Amino acid sequence: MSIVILTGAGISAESGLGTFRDKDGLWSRYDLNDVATPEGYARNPEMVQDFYDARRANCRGAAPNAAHQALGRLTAARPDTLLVTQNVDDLHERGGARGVVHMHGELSRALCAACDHRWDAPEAMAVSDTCPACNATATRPDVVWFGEMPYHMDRIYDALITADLFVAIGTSGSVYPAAGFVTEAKRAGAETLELNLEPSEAYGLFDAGRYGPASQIVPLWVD
Ligand SMILES: CC(C)NC(=O)[C@H](Cc1c[nH]c2ccccc12)NC(=O)[C@H](CCCC/N=C(/NCCC(=O)O)S[C@H]1O[C@H](COP(=O)(O)OP(=O)(O)OC[C@H]2O[C@@H](n3cnc4c(N)ncnc43)[C@H](O)[C@@H]2O)[C@@H](O)[C@H]1O)NC(=O)OCc1ccccc1
Repeated sequence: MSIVILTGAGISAESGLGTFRDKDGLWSRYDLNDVATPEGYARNPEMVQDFYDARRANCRGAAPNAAHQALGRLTAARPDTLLVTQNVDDLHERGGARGVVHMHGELSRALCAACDHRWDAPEAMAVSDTCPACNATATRPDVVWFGEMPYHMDRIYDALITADLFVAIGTSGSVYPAAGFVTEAKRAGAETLELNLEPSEAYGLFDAGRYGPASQIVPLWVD
C-alpha cells in the first residue's frame, strides 16, 4: 500500500518552533509580504536575513518530538511511503526520517539567486555573502516564498496519483499548491486522513480525521 504524507508547522509546534497562523504564530508577529516574498527581500534583504537567522537559531535549539520519531520509524519500515513537508526545519531528518521531500526548501541551505547554486547555510547569513560557485553577492535562504514555484512538484504529483492513502499532519490547508494535494489524491482514488490539533480549513475534504497534539496522535496512528 503506497502512502503519501504531507506535514506542516503543527508537527514541529511541540518542539518549540512556532506555527504560522495560530494566534501567536509567525504571521501574527511578521508581515509575510515583508519576510516571505521575493519583493520583500528586494525591499529589505537585511530584515529577511535576520528573520531566517532567528528561525535557524531557534531550530538548532529544538529537538524532534514523538511525532517526528514515529514518522522516522514509519518511513524506515515502509519504503513505499513518501514524506513531503512544507516545513523548512530539519526535525524530520533528526527524527530518523529518510528521503524527506522539502517542497518549500530548507533553513539549512543557502541559494545563489544569480546562478542557482546551493550550499549549506552559515549560522548567520549576510547579503554580502558571496556565492562559492560564481562569486556573485546574491545569496538568499533556500526557501520557497509566496509567488514562487515549490520544489519537487512533478515527483509529488506522481506519488499523489498512485497513492492508496494520503495523510495530512499539522497543516491548516490554507496555502496552495499543498492545500490541493488532498483533492488530487482523492481524485486518484486514495483514502484521505487528517491528523491535526483541531479540524483544519480543509477538514471537509478528508474521509476521516483524528484530532489532538501531534506528539500523541501520530505515534498512535503509526504504531
Ligand atoms: C495565502 C495563500 C492563499 N496563498 C497561496 O496559497 C499562494 C498563492 C496561490 C497559489 N495558488 C493559489 C490558489 C488559490 C489562492 C492562492 C494561491 N501560494 C504560493 O504563492 C505558492 C508558494 C507557497 C509557499 C510559501 N512558503 C511558505 N513557507 C516557506 C517559507 C517559510 O517557511 O518561511 S508557506 C508556509 O505556510 C504554509 C501553511 O502553513 P502550515 O504549515 O499549514 O502552518 P499553519 O500555521 O498555517 O497551520 C498549523 C496547523 O497545525 C495545527 N497545530 C498547531 N499545533 C499543533 C500540534 N501540537 N499538533 C498538531 N497540529 C497542530 C493548527 O491547528 C493548524 O491547523 C506552509 O506551506 C508553510 O510552509 N507558490 C505558488 O503558488 O507558485 C505558483 C505555482 C505553483 C504550482 C503550480 C503553478 C504555479
